[in-house]
Amino acid sequence: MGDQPTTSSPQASSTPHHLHRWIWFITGPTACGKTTIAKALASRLNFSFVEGDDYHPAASVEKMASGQPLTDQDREGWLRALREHETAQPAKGESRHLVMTCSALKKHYRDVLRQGGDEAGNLRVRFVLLDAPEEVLTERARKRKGHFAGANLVRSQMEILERPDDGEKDVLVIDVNRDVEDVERDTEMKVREAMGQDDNSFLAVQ
Ligand SMILES: Nc1ncnc2c1ncn2[C@@H]1O[C@H](COP(=O)(O)OP(=O)(O)O)[C@@H](O)[C@H]1O
Ligand SMILES: O=C(O)[C@H](O)[C@@H](O)[C@H](O)[C@H](O)COP(=O)(O)O
Repeated sequence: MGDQPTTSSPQASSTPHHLHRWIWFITGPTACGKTTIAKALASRLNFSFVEGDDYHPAASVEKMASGQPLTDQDREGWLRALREHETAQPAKGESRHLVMTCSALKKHYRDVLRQGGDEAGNLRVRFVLLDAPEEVLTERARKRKGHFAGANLVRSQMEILERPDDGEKDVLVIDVNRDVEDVERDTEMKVREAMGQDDNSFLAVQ
């Protein structure tokens, strides 16, 4: 990560460091812990937080609630809506740096999100993939209450999940098959390390 070149998201620009905006997408299949870890990370870093699930159209939510996987087409508008957050003005008093949840299961989807960074020039779009075996996710989804996504979505999401390839240096993979506190600590440490390698002034630019 850090200052190594990325094939799909170099985002090199002459923008002064203090104008950069960090966007961390917390990604992975349903029930891997995106919401839990993203909220904790945003709170620990004092960054803004956006729940990506809130931007699915109602038809997609109904589809998932009935156990049907979304298609590329279903996800197209949703990814565009999330990308708009990358360049939106932060609300008054909010950090302009952002932690956002998004399953981003395929490289192609991550590329859509990277494009926002490439176009804006001053964005540093990065990803965390929360990684756990399918049976762990199935169990977490089964136990979770009050969420539209059930355990019957896990299989299809694991099937289409594309782990980062060698060119995707902007994705941190974190093992989440351990206590939530460990995952929160490790994620914060690795994200800080990645930002520090890239721009050690980030903490001063809230
Ligand atoms: N490391 C963990 N260990 C045990 N349970 C976890 C862990 N991380 C998240 N959970 C639980 O698993 C469920 C799914 O987490 P959630 O954050 O909703 O995942 P996602 O947003 O990826 O669907 C929730 O009930 C959450 O409390
Ligand atoms: O791309 C998709 O098919 C969805 O984004 C999906 O991956 C996501 O998992 C659901 O929105 C369920 O929400 P949770 O991931 O929060 O369970």
